[in-house]
Amino acid sequence: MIGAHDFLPPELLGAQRPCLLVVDDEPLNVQALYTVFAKDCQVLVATDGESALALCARRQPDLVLLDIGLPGIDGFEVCRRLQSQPETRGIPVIFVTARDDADAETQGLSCGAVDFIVKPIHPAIVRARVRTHLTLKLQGDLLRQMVFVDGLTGVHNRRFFDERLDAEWGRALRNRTPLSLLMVDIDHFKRFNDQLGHQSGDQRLRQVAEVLRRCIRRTSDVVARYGGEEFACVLPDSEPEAVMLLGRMIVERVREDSGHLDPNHPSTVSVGVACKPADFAPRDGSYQDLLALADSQLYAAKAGGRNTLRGRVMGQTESLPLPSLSLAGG
Ligand SMILES: Nc1nc2c(ncn2[C@@H]2O[C@H](COP(=O)(O)OP(=O)(O)OP(=O)(O)O)[C@@H](O)[C@H]2O)c(=O)[nH]1
Repeated sequence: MIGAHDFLPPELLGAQRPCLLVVDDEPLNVQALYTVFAKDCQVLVATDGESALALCARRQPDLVLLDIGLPGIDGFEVCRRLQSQPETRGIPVIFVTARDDADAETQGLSCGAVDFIVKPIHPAIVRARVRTHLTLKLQGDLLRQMVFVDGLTGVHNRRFFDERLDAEWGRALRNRTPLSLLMVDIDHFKRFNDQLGHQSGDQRLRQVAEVLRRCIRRTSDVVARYGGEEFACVLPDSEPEAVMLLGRMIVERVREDSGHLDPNHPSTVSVGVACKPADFAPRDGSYQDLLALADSQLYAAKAGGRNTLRGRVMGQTESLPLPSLSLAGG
């Protein structure tokens, strides 16, 4: 018997088996593909194009085996729509179809499919082709992980943050929506490291990252390690009052959680908040100005005694009011 590790290189396999989506309205075809892959992959099934799209958006399979003739929208259209959405664009599609003409194959490949298989299927050939494309997909995922994720804390890294801030700034100007930044810096971290050692310092960095991940949960938000003991968060579509509340919650939660984990050595953070208002004109500043404002607010929080936050809106001189503890859930 061939095991999952014989199907794909073990270094590409995470805790879960790769996920395949089979899209076909003919139960016998679904059964045939299910039998080929059930042992090595988690196999999802959709019998029409609309539910295939919904499943892809929700479950993000690693590969789609897609019939062309389907009830409702056809396979070509499904493939096109998958390609048009950023969150599903990276899912490879293989057409598995009874159409064996060059036109269909040309159309399928030009819609963005990575391969084209004609039914009736030959199990060993389908397995080999799926293995090739799953390997490429999982290698790509791993590479993205290495390029954009901070190895110590598991949140995004500075490179990812810079790219997303640039993109979100452009989007917020075009759509005339607010955009906010949070800079979060652990207080007296040098002292913590000196007293308890670098390994404890690393552990504390992971704990703070975890608090940020739990507090900042919208899919459009970005939590990143900006440098040493400093984190930065991009919050699209967020009003200043809500971001100040979030900042306050982070200050409280870090102190409480770190105190729980090590009552003798709780940590605190200082937070700088900067907001671009919805009606901000492009000529009035850049995302570098937003970053500089968040940084200056972080500096003000440090100067104000640490374990606190400061915030300002671009183009305004007065500071944002500090939200009360009860509102922040502390
Ligand atoms: N353990 C650990 N420490 C780090 C890491 N990156 C940076 N640091 C430490 O973080 C400390 C930052 O010190 P400072 O910049 O002086 O700031 P601070 O002591 O936190 O003081 P304030 O920010 O003013 O409250 C330094 O001792 C760095 O060595 C890391 O990846 N792991």
